[in-house]
Amino acid sequence: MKRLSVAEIERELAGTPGWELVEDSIVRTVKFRDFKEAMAYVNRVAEVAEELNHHPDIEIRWNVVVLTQTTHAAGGLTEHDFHLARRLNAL
Ligand SMILES: C[C@H](O)[C@H](O)[C@H]1CNC2=NC(N)=NC(=O)C2=N1
Repeated sequence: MKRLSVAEIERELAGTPGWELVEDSIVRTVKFRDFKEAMAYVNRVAEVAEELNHHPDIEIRWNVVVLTQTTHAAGGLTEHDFHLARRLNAL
């Protein structure tokens, strides 16, 4: 899949609340009560990522989870990233 243009990224971002553009990725930070809840969320993220065969970079800092999404194969953002982000927003 081809990389999105800047205009396309702006349009996709507008329809994907909670995510911000950071260089060639979109990033979402989610905070939980504790580590156990953060890990439960990460496992649900993993299920969706496997289903779509598209995988975020996941950083876990005790009760904070940072998801960084880009398409490694394309070297930047594609439709796949925003599709995954919106599925994750529905969790
Ligand atoms: C073969 C398989 O489609 C690739 O390895 C997938 C798996 N998940 C992926 N996830 C992400 N974020 N980028 C990729 O390029 C990617 N490639």
